[in-house]
Amino acid sequence: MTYAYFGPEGTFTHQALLGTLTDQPALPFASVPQALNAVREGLAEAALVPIENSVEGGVSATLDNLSGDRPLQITQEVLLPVAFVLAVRPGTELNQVRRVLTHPHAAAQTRDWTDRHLPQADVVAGGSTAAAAKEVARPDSEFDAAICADVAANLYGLEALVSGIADNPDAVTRFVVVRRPGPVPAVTGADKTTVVVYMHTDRPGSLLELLEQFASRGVNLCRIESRPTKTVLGSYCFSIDAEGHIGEARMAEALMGLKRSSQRVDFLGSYPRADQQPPQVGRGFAEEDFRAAKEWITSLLG
Ligand SMILES: O=C(O)C(=O)Cc1ccccc1
Repeated sequence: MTYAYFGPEGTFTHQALLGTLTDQPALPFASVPQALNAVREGLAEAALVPIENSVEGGVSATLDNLSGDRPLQITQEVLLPVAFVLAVRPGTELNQVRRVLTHPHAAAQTRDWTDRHLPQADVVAGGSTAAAAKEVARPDSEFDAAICADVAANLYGLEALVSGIADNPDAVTRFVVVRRPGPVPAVTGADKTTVVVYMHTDRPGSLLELLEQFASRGVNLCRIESRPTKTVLGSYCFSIDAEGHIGEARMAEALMGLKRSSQRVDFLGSYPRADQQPPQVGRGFAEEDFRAAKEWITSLLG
């Protein structure tokens, strides 16, 4: 299996890939859309990209690119605890750091630390944390430091001047494996389903109606965020992760309800949860309950 990933070498995405999915060479891409397009165009069978982290929330570049007219399918998720270092060219001291380069999510997750310890510095958002390290390693770089993984600092010949600079030491990033649409992975009993829902906007209560589709089938949501549809100002869709698998009756019925009540639903996949945590299935929502209810209707019809 050839993987594309959000690179270059040394990104957190690369670490997540090597740690859990493959030890074979993989194809780095400088942006999330490029990694996803590599799968669409058949350069790679799968891509690994960040989708969410516990501090900053959703990764817009991923959420926005996954829905739309060139669909891809999520088949797996990977969780990675992230730790940041301030990486400099050897010999640079903290009081010499004026310009810092990093990925926007890394900047957001170290903001308290940089405000406190580098009040004189500008933190500039760039491509990825590893691309930032690579840039800082150039002797004539206009940047003095990168915020990246210690792996990236070592890889590009930088010195980790300060380690453990995350504002929240327990931060975790979630990555997804994305493939061209195909068979949905089997039900494991501890799965997640991701959809993007475009509601009818011409009536009050459409968001409530969306939520009711899940609530009335006992399906718990683990992420919901609105994203602009990029058509006109004020037009939004909802990107949703829900607990369960499209192969389970409660989820299938919730998705059918969404399909009936909304303008459009993009199914982005059902896949095993990385934490293997099974959902709490309330009374009346188990597979057996749906089967028994269906049999009852069939028997009434005679
Ligand atoms: O830039 C990287 O290294 C990435 O893989 C994206 C990212 C950035 C910050 C935290 C987790 C992932």
